[in-house]
Amino acid sequence: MGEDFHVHIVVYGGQFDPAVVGQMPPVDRFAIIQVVKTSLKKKHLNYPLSPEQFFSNDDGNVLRLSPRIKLLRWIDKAAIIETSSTSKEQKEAGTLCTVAQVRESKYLLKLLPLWSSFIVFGLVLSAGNTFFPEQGARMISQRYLIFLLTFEAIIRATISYLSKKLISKFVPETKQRQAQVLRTFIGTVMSTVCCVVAWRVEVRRLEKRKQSENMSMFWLVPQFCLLGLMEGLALHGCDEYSSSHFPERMEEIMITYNNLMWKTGDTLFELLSEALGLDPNYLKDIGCVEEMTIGNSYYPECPQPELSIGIATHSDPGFVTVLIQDQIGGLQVFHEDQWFDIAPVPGALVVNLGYMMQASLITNMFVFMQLITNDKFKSAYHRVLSNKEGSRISIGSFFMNNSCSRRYGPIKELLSEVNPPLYPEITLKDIYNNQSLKNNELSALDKLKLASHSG
Ligand SMILES: O=C(O)CCC(=O)C(=O)O
Ligand SMILES: [Fe+2]
Repeated sequence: MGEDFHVHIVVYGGQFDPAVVGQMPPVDRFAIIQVVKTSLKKKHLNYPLSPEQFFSNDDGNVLRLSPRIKLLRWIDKAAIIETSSTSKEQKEAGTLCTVAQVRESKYLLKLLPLWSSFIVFGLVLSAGNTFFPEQGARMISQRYLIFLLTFEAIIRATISYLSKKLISKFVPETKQRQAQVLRTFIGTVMSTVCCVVAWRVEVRRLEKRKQSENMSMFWLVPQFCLLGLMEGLALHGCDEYSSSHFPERMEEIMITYNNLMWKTGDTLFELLSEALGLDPNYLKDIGCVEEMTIGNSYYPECPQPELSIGIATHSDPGFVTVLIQDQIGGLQVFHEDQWFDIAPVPGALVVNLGYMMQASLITNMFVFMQLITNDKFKSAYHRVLSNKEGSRISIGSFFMNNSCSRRYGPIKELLSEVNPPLYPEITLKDIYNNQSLKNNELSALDKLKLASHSG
């Protein structure tokens, strides 16, 4: 096992069995009410130090109450087992929720602000397509309505094109997602303004009608302008957001896949610990399996692959990446000055040891596998080539630890007189301040090596 890991990447045969989906407990969508009620009742409790004080913690000693949002932390208290009675009694009395229920509820609550703004946006959008033209048809010079609709379509297309272009041209790549979210947000705010303007115009139209007067259709220009603006800014973002958060049929499979990846991570880190001659729980205990992010990559078919790249040479953030890829191929690993294809094997997962960092929207996250194993495990440089055979999809599960102040250095048990530490102890913050690591330079880890070993 140890030997395999020196070859940078191993193929780990773990079948993803769709039948498992059927065995998963169904997600209780109404648990959120119970969870909020219970956590309000338990607001006075102190936050426990040990994961065992949480009910039905699905993974023993590792507590998974993500998403970790400070504002929602009080909700975690719904799963605290009180000492006054048994957990069974508390469950029956409806004063105890499971960790899984709390986690689900937090994910839903996190979406609420966006959902509510999408509802306003959706309503204004449908009113804009149905009610606004109806309004125009009841006003003077309604024959010009077609021009107003064309005007709105031009604004929508122009704003959509310009805002996308401006973001891709002037916003640094690492901030582009944030800029897209901001653009969508401004669009949803516009929809509220549009709603107010349309309401005022309609009130005025009805008042005039009472006095048997009619209004000119040109009163509708502001609301059509706003409609075009809000659609141009937010339609794309809302679509993208919805497709990544809402599809029901994908919900179950994603949860199952997520759970399978946690289990794979547990097994993997046990095996890696054993391969290092350590206690099977060693790597788990130092926080290697505390956080996992799933990232999907889509590589469109490219007519001239030799002129483009899929993903440039890099090494992954975090400790380990578990990757599932389709049958198209294109992933390559750098080993002994050569690029090797990692050919897709049906039903197999690719396990990649990480050590670098990557900019992400929320934070920069990275901890070193190579560093903590004192070079026993080498992280792998890899890239993905474009291809003209067809589009390719891969799903990566990145195991990492986001704690900024936690110190990581070579594992003491691996050190001896003949195997002295090659790296200093560092924190995430130190890594963040190191420019070459930030740039993901090929020799970046060498620069960290202690003076006696460099050069
Ligand atoms: O798509 C792949 O096969 C690899 C993706 C990858 O390297 C990454 O997301 O870090
Ligand atoms: Fe990667």
